[in-house]
Amino acid sequence: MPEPGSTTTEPVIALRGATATLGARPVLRGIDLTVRRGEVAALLGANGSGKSTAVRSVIGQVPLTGGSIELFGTPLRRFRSWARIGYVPQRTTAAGGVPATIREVVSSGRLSRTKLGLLRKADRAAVDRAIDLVGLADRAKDSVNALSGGQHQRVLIARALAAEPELLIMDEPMAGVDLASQEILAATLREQVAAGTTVLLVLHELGPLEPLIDRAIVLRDGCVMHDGPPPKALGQHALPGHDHVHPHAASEPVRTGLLS
Ligand SMILES: Nc1ncnc2c1ncn2[C@@H]1O[C@H](COP(=O)(O)OP(=O)(O)OP(=O)(O)O)[C@@H](O)[C@H]1O
Repeated sequence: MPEPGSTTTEPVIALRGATATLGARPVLRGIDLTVRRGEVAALLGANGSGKSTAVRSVIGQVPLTGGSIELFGTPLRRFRSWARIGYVPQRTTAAGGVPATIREVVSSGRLSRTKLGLLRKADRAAVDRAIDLVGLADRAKDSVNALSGGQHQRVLIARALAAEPELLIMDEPMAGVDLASQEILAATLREQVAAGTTVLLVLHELGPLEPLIDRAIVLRDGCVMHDGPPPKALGQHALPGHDHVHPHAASEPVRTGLLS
């Protein structure tokens, strides 16, 4: 949550000239990207344009070969406050073959906030709140092995929310999620954004999240080709198969997200 008196311009994520290579392939080729406190930024682009690699570099899973990353003003190599960040990876399941309940999986997301892994009353309340936010309160004791793909995704998002992160990074949170679940996730995100959470999302299309998004950053071949307000048409052009955007007309209203 924003500190009292903090400005909305404080960079939470700052990538400068970021380059990364996977195998022999240059995947990020000089990315500049700043996400400021309270912003909701969507990372768009065709398959293979480098979106997942960019967010994985932000959380330290992919090392940079050049350039720099700062999180909350601290160089990534010195950053230790991982409880401030909630990360929802791309297309994994919450189950992993392990018998666990929804509450147990979501509780694991709270451990970073605890001492010695002991969940106190406030921690249990945060876990319950996260489960409630994604609309699974009545299923909390159910095994995650019995959930649909969309429900898994909701559990993973609740797991990220349980730590009450200031920055939420989600890699295609709507992938494989039906429309009803998408609406629930959009409502969940709306609450987080209203509470001041900064959000970086990888998306293929804006869909139900469109009204929440302040900025769209479009990648192509590991480079930023658009960084600005998401024009309406971008929703279509972010669909698989579209790897280009049209410059938006000057007459288009600037979308400011939640408050517009
Ligand atoms: N482990 C790896 N080794 C080598 N190349 C990889 C590896 N992982 C990804 N790549 C390549 O890096 C490029 C960028 O991949 P990335 O997953 O970041 O793209 P993306 O924009 O997230 O794509 P998608 O929309 O399909 O999820 C792709 O060409 C991909 O084939």
